[in-house]
Amino acid sequence: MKINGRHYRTIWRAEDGESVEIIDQTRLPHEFETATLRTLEDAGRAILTMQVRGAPLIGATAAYGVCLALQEDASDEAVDAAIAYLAKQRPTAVNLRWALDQMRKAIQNLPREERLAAAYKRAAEICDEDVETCRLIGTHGLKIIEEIASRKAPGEPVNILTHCNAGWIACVDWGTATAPIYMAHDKGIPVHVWVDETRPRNQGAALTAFELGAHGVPHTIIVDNAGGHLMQHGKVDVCIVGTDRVTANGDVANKIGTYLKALAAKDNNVPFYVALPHTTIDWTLNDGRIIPIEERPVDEVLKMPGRLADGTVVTVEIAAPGSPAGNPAFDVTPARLVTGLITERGICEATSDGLASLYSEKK
Ligand SMILES: CSC[C@@H](O)[C@@H](O)C(=O)COP(=O)(O)O
Repeated sequence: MKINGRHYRTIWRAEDGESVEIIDQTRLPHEFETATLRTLEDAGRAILTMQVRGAPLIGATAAYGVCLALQEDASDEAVDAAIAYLAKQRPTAVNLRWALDQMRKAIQNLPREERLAAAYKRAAEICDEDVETCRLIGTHGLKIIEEIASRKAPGEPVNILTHCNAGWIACVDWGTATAPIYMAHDKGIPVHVWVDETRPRNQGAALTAFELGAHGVPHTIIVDNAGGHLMQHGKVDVCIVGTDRVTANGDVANKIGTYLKALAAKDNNVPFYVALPHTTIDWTLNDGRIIPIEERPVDEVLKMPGRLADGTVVTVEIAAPGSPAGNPAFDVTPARLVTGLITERGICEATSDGLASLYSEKK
């Protein structure tokens, strides 16, 4: 997608052919900066500190992290250690495990001297595949928006609520939940997005609003607790969110607070869709309650970064001094609250049969 007229992906191999460039998401929305990853540890730190975040992008970064590790040492032992190190950086997004499995398969039977080139090739393919997958999610999800638009008066916008950031900066390009929105907007369908701020890290206010704004999509940032009220008053036509892991029975792990939005949507007959690539499906689990939920540092709850009037970016304390805090980063929305899953192969019910209808090879 474009920033100031220039097309960017969120991650790419640097011109030196060795290091990897990312958009540093910890600097957004106040500064648009790229950062260079030169070592395995750089890649691990970028994932842990959320310089890169969002399930597909975590996977893509881990893939390049394996390449960076191979530059140092292409032995079996080093590959195993690098994969184990990267896998533990964030536990909920299953795309991380998927990408590392792909990298292992791409190099494990090769002689050491061929591994680095094969790894860079597979990492680049993972990125390209993610772009195409998200584009296809967009084409399928677009039909939902078009159908709602067809029931509206001319010029009246389709109001979409989203949570967290499942946009292009959470993927390699396009995004999952945002891809149908960008396509609808580009087609001239009036859309308006309610952007949940998404405490504690404010991915909605900082990232989703940033990228929608950069693309000219009308949007409004709301506090996390406003969604239910807006739904009660008929101001939300559809919810579309992303996900970090969908179990084989259709349960959905996503950013903390997603579950409450799904409950409010159910109570108000607002359709609640989840957009995802196949890399987010965990075929090994049949119950969302056993998905590992990341606990993040409590400082994310107790402090907040922001920009002062003079442009300086600072972090301030916002809580009663000395009070303890908790920070579960994800929750699980049971499949029964999900209207449908929007995938690169089409839209299906959030059930085992629904997923099997699209991915029969996984049966
Ligand atoms: C297309 S990304 C989907 C999810 O990864 C996204 O909704 C989300 O919850 C991201 O969480 P984050 O903790 O910011 O990595």
